[in-house]
Amino acid sequence: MYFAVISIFPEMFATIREFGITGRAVTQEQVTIECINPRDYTTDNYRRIDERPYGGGPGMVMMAEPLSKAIEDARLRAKEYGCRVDSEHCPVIYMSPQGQTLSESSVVGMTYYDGMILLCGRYEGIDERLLSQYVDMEVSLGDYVLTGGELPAMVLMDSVIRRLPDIMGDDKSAEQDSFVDGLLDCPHYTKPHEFAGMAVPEVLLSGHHANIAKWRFAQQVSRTQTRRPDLWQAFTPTVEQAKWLEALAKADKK
Ligand SMILES: CC(C)(C)c1cccc(C(=O)NCC2(NC(=O)c3cccc4nocc34)CCCCC2)c1
Repeated sequence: MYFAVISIFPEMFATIREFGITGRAVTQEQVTIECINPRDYTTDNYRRIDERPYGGGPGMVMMAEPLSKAIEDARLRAKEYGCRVDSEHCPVIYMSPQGQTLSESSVVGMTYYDGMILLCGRYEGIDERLLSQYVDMEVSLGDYVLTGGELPAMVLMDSVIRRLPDIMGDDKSAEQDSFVDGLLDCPHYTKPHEFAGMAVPEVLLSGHHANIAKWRFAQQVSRTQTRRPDLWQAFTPTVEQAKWLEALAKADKK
C-alpha cells in the first residue's frame, strides 16, 4: 500500500518508517511511505508556505499554492507506484478536527485502498480553497486540541498498516483477535512468576487452554462492562462468544 504524507515536518515520520511492525512493513516493501514537504514547491526566496489570515486574527494560515503542487506531485508518485489515482482508490485525506472520527471500522475500510495521500495541517489551518478543491475526506482522531496533524496521520497509518494482509504474520491470530472483537483486552502476565509479592492467576499456569481462553474472555467482558459500557452496548458476540456469555451468566447465578 502507498502512503504519501504532505507535511512541513517530514522527519517526524521516521517514527513509523523506522520502528516496529510499520518499520518492518516498509523494509519488506509491503508498504511505501513517502513524505512530501510543501516547502519544496514554493517559488519565493523565503520558501513561504504560510501567510497572515485575511480578516485578521492570530497566527498564520497554510497557503493553497504549495500544497496544491505537493498533492499533484503525490498523485503522480502514487500513479507510478501503481495506484488508481481517484478518490475511491487513493483519496486525499485531510487530518482535521472537523473530520469524521477515526474508528476501527473506518480503518478496515481503508485497507482496501490502493493508497492514500495524507495532508497534515499546522498553524491555524489550511486555506479553505485548497481543502474544497483537493480534499476527498476529512478524518479526526478525536476531540482535543493539537499543534499539528502529523501525529494523527501516523496513528491512522499505524492502524491501517497493521490490518493489511501478511503484516502481522504468525502473531496475527493472537493480537488480531483480542484487539478487534470490540472488547477491551484481558490482563497479561509474563515472567517472573512473582513480582512485588504478587503471583500470576493460577488458571494461566494450568496449561488448560479451554479454561484459559474462557478466563481471558470473562476478563475482557467484565472489564468492558465496567470501564467502557459504550463498547459493551455496541458489542456483537460471535456464535462461540454467545455460548460463553451464556455459560458466564449461568456461573454468575450460582
Ligand atoms: C477538536 C476540537 C478540540 C474541538 C478542536 C477545535 C478546533 C481546533 C482544534 C485543533 O486542534 N486545531 C489545530 C489543528 N488540529 C488538528 O489537526 C487535529 C486536532 C484534533 C484531532 C485531529 N485529528 O486530525 C487532526 C487533528 C492542528 C494545527 C492545524 C489546524 C488543526 C481542535
